[in-house]
Amino acid sequence: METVLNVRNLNFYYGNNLALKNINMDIYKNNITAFIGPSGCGKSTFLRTLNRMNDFIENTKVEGEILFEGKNIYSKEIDPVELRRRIGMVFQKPNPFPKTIYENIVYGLRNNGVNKKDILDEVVEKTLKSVALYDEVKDKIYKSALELSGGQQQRLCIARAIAMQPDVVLMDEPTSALDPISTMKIEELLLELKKEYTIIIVTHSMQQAARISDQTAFFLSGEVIEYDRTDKIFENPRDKRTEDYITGRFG
Ligand SMILES: Nc1ncnc2c1ncn2[C@@H]1O[C@H](COP(=O)(O)OP(=O)(O)OP(=O)(O)O)[C@@H](O)[C@H]1O
Repeated sequence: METVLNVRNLNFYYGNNLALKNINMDIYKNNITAFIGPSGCGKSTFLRTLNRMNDFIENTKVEGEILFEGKNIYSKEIDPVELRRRIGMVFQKPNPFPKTIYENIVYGLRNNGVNKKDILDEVVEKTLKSVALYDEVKDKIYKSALELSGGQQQRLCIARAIAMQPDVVLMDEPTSALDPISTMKIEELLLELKKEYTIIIVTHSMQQAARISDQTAFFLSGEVIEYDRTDKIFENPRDKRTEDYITGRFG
């Protein structure tokens, strides 16, 4: 299977605190990869290292390498802004800008100097369709995004991420603030989107990881204990600690 990201001997520090310990992982193209593990084990920290969102946190340090298309994303020749266009992110709480639905979707494109109305119109329609939101909002795309429901807002945030035509979309517990029906819609959406994108998702729901992911990594205290095909992790884990976690014996 083709890989898009190759993590090699990654350590990550907050000040003197070693939060990620010697992570090695290959992320497969057009897969959904889930990160699971108890609170504070480093899942979000690791997710943020993959597109350098951690650059915004002071007093942190990265050791090791993360290769994207064979190039270390922490090397000087990499432009972190362009990197984040190619490796987009969706957060736990839907965070649309206080702007229209339309302007939310085209925000990144406008920042990149794309202002032609017909191009933007096309992107808006296409991305709303690909996140299965078009029929629900087509009559109000010039209204505020804040008028949408939480689940619709999160689909809009996914639309905003994919409007930039990324290769990879990172998602940090994207459904934890949503009701079960909105959660189901997002899960169905992710299964559609993985045909075009590589998706990495942090989730507290093991059921969610089991339902939608192809690969699962189990984290504990800043280490990856086990990383394998999702069916293998859930049906026949190698490590006792993985088994204890997925059977609900801790965490
Ligand atoms: N901005 C920060 N500054 C200092 N320490 C941090 C920061 N963010 C996280 N940490 C620490 O790093 C460790 C890993 O945190 P992280 O948020 O990555 O875990 P997590 O597995 O995503 O947890 P959760 O499931 O609760 O979101 C924790 O010990 C946490 O306290």
